[in-house]
Amino acid sequence: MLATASPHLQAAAARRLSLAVPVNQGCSSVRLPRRRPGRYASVRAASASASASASAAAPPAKEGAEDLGFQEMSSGTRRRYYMLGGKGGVGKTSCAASLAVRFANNGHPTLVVSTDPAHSLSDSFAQDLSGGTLVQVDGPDSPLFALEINPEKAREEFRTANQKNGGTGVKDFMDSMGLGVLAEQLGELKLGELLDTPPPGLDEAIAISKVMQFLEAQEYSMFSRIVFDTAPTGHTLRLLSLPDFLDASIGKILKLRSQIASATSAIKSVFGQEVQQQDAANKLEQLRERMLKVRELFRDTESTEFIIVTIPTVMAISESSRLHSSLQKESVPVRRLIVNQVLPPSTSDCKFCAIKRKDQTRALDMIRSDPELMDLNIIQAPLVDMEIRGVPALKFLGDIVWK
Ligand SMILES: Nc1ncnc2c1ncn2[C@@H]1O[C@H](COP(=O)(O)OP(=O)(O)OP(=O)(O)O)[C@@H](O)[C@H]1O
Repeated sequence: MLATASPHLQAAAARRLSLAVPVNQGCSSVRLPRRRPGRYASVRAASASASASASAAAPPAKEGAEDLGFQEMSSGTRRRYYMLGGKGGVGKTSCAASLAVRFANNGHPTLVVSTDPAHSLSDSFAQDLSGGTLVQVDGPDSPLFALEINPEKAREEFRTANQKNGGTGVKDFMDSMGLGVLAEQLGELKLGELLDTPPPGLDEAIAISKVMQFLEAQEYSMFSRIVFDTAPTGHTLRLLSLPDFLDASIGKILKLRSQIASATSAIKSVFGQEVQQQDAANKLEQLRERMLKVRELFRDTESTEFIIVTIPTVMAISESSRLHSSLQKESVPVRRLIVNQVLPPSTSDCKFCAIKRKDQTRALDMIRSDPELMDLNIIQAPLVDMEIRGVPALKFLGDIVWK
């Protein structure tokens, strides 16, 4: 049976809808400077005033709270990873891209990576960054590169490896050698199926392991800050448990593979047949090793931090609370919570903004009393009056958010 709202709730909703009026043009807002190449001075001035108004609404700093300003994020040249995640559409990409620009403008060669299968880094930087390779972003003072991992392509690599390892060719061959039982065991691992219809989180796991592959190369050792724009919450949670799952599956495959190899080696030498499994096994072994590195990376308090991005609505905050609880269970370090799209202070709210503000105030109070979120360092980011696209706009946002 469908759940129906109580008459009391329905009446309240109707009352609120009747109050929902369009935004009055006279309302104050944080105005994003219109894009004028070379006019960074005006961007700076606007940034300073926005910054002042945003901080006016910020909750007072807790006594004895750690200083978690941008200085702390930026100090030192040892490589650090920042992973930004949260509910869909709250502004993860905008915050991740603005942080990357801020790092690059503060002397850090930076890499920003999207592991969200629905990429929006290209849209955010207003530059084509697709293609699965590192692309330099034009504008910042130090090198800033972006990488949008193509999950389909990355998965295809592993699927090919798996087919070679456990596909029908090998099964037929082993059947003919009387080793069908082992072949069936390989089939039971269902890695092929896993790669054909991947569970949410797998693409992201493969994407992150792909980044680790890039970072192993000497030519990419220059990056001192790596910012991940991750997929929405559900994917992130499943991603956290995937390395263990894949480690176990791949471990089994590799063990069976070595059993098969020793059982068939005598026969192979008689018939001169070669099963091309080594390459596949190497790929799986590499994937397994990288997964383990990904798992370590997520939990390394020295080099990694997961930053939750949310907006001041009950739904988003409830989801952030659950996300933080899960991240804690998995020992993933979290210290900051960004509350994005907060209405800037105003003395002349229209009816719509006044209602919205009340809602937001209630949601912000909810954060302060939520046991999961109350101890995090809360950073408020104001709602600006237009879409944040391109490096100047991201610099503007970054200067307000990352102080
Ligand atoms: N503080 C802000 N003020 C105004 N607009 C914003 C702000 N933050 C984000 N936006 C806008 O909200 C939209 C969604 O932002 P963004 O793509 O960063 O979210 P996301 O969480 O990465 O989304 P997805 O989950 O779909 O990847 C964009 O149009 C962006 O310009």
